[in-house]
Amino acid sequence: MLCRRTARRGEALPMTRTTTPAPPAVEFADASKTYGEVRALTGLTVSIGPGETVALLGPNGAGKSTTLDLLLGLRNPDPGGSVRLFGGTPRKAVTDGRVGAMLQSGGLMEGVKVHELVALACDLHPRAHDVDRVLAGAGISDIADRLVDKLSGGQEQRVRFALATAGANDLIVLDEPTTGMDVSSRQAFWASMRAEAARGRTVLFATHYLEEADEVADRVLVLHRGRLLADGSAAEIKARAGVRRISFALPDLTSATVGTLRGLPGVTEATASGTTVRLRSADADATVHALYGLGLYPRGLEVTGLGLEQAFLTLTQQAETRDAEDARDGKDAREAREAAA
Ligand SMILES: Nc1ncnc2c1ncn2[C@@H]1O[C@H](COP(=O)(O)OP(=O)(O)OP(=O)(O)O)[C@@H](O)[C@H]1O
Repeated sequence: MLCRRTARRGEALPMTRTTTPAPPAVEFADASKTYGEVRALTGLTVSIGPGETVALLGPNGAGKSTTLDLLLGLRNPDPGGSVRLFGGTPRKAVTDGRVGAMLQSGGLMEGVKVHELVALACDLHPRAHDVDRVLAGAGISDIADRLVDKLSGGQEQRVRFALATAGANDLIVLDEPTTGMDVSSRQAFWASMRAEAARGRTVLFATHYLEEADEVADRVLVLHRGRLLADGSAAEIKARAGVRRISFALPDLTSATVGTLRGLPGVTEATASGTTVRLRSADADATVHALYGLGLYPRGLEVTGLGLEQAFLTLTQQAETRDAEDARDGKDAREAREAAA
């Protein structure tokens, strides 16, 4: 990278070249998508840099596939919004062979063998890899002679992965790629994906398996009802959900005590089993402070963060609650809340 440095008095600065920064791999600017009455995506603005591995999370119907369709140029955003890949249109990036995609829908060509189909994808790619390398990378060398229509669901997914990595794509887009794969296939799949990312590829994948997002992604985008709810590392998303688990033992635990604990500041849930108490709190510091203020003597107190799955559920439930309140209180209340935020 070229850096500028300030000249000392009387000293000539060395000649510096100015470089134009590379455009983002993916850039959504106020992109929305409406299907008739259904608003599938609302004002998505997000930029993904080259080399990032990004997970797209969201409950069913959140707009993940729509986002990927816009990204691949399979659909156009509503007027006023735009989607750019590497500074150009999605169509250009796709025809230049810069994008590989593995989508949920679409059957594989029937009546051909695995290696024939992969060889065809390589033939069509402007920057193709060697067929054997692609087969090996997808872990399907051993089924290369099988007919594509005689494969198991997990094997079909691997073939789709091979088609998405048939050439030197700069961006790999995966829609729920490991659906139907067994545990070891999943591990092998993510190992090959990590290898692609290590070569500087940008990887964007939609998934329902939150542990995959946690383990694989540098960055997580959470969509909910077509809106971007959170954007950050898995650790940031967990912290943003704000809720923590507090657990401890109370030797003389009664149901009345559990009722009292439920009323402590920040507590959203209190359960007891034997002498062990488990709380969930949106403000763990205030809860613990108040707990000691009750004159109780909790033993073995532990405060832990949520896993990504719980954080995701908390964030989406919070959004559901806000949506319900907005529906009840009207548009003005929403605008006032957004202005306050
Ligand atoms: N072609 C279409 N016509 C009408 N509505 C559509 C169409 N495609 C998607 N939708 C609607 O748009 C919304 C977003 O759908 P989308 O498939 O993008 O969500 P998703 O997050 O991928 O869901 P899932 O996790 O279930 O695959 C949903 O309400 C869906 O019913």
